[in-house]
Amino acid sequence: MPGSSSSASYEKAKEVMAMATSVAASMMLVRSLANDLIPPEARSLLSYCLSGLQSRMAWRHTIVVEKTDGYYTNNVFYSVKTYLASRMENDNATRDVQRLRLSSGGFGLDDEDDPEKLVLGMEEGEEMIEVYQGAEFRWSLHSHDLPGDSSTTLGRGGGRQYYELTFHKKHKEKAIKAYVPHILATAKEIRDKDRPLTIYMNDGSDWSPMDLNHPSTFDTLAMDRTLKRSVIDDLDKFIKRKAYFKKIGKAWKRGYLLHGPPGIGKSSLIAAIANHLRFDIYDLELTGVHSNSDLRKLLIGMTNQSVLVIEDIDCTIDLKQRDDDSNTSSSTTKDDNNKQVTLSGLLNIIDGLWSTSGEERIIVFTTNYKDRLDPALLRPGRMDMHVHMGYCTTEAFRILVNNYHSIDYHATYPQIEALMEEVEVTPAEVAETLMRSEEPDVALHALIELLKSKKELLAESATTSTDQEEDCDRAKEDEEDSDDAKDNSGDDDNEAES
Ligand SMILES: Nc1ncnc2c1ncn2[C@@H]1O[C@H](COP(=O)(O)OP(=O)(O)OP(=O)(O)O)[C@@H](O)[C@H]1O
Repeated sequence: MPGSSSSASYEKAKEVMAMATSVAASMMLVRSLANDLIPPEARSLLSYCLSGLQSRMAWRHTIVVEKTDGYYTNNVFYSVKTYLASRMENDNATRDVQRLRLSSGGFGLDDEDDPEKLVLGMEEGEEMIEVYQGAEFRWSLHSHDLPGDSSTTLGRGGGRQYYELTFHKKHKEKAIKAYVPHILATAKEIRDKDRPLTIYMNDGSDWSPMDLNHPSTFDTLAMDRTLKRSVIDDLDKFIKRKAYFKKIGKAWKRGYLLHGPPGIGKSSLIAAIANHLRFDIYDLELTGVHSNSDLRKLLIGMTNQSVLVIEDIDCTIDLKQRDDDSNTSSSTTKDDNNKQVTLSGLLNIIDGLWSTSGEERIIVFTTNYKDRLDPALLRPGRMDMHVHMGYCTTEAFRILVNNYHSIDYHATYPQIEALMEEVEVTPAEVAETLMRSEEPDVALHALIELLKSKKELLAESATTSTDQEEDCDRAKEDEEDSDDAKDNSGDDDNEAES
């Protein structure tokens, strides 16, 4: 009814007017009370503080990082989350933060990445301060509710989450050009460290990927301590020298030649290198590559930050083809492409196109027989480091026992170490024997038996070879006697002839 609705509006307006009048009256009362009760000095201090706060706020700049960007996930939000979580674990940054969140999940875009992993996070309303390059940056987490928004489920408690990064206006350039890139790079580094590595194997001219779950690390690798240190130092130095390689005009790659008998841990060292650098492995089986052009395609298809492995290089490629190749160097490109893969083809691609098309590449060749390799492979500058891995030393043996039985010493050590001085045993043989029992005592006695049997075999073969040498000497003597006899009879003949 129109009459009743206009009277209701009139009543409402009256109510609002009454409320406004009472608020104005209260404010006048508060002001006159403040004037009466607060001394003038305190009043001016208060007003100074309020104006200071106001001007300080004016100097503040804020960057907002929302969890979603329209309908899309905002990756930057997750990078910030990863970065702040790492700061909370490592730094004093959380000293003044009273409430933290603890949740499961990895650092990826999906919170459920790894349910085993515990991640610290910020609680809404808390503030974390970080000083970067002398500038203070304040982080806080908020959420705002957007009723009816389909993305509300993404936020905690039904809101859209966002981080606020606040800093002094004068640090704006530093924030955008240095601090934010630093956060993104650190978050990427953390994620890379967390992600499973991949091993690629060649299938025709393509790579097939598989998760690399090789547990070998430099800690578990049984190897001479000094040699191990020099390999680690060399890798670490290589990784830090991007600018250096650019300056000297060389491709940012490094070559290692691992040589030594089978079972001494060449594959374990490769896995340790990949785990140390967090690089993927490309395991190139050359017998499966049918032409130099397929090889080129495979090598160009590799990603940066990877290790190219060519095992048993002496067996998988016909090294002599290098000479044949140089003889037919005038052949056309078509001929080249159709030809079987050759060592020169491999070296040309590695030194040429492949070098310039990627960065942070490690190449590892392995061989059981270094002396069989083409000098082209051994030439300085091609394989930067030659790593000779020998039979198991007492030092390597102790590392293996520690790996498999978590002990540093056992009463059998003197006997085992004395035997190891006399016979050659590979780390693979030692590892296999140590795994036979979970009881260190049983496993170590099994190792003594293995070493003793090797010693007996050695003695037997020494006796056999002495016998053979004696037989050989005797046969030689007999031969010489019969030659002498023949010569004498010849003289007789010659004499007869003459
Ligand atoms: N130096 C080592 N440190 C730790 N474990 C080792 C070592 N050498 C061998 N092993 C153990 O022996 C197994 C075989 O070793 P690995 O495959 O690394 O030897 P390899 O030298 O690459 O042999 P091959 O030349 O036959 O490929 C490994 O899985 C590992 O368990």
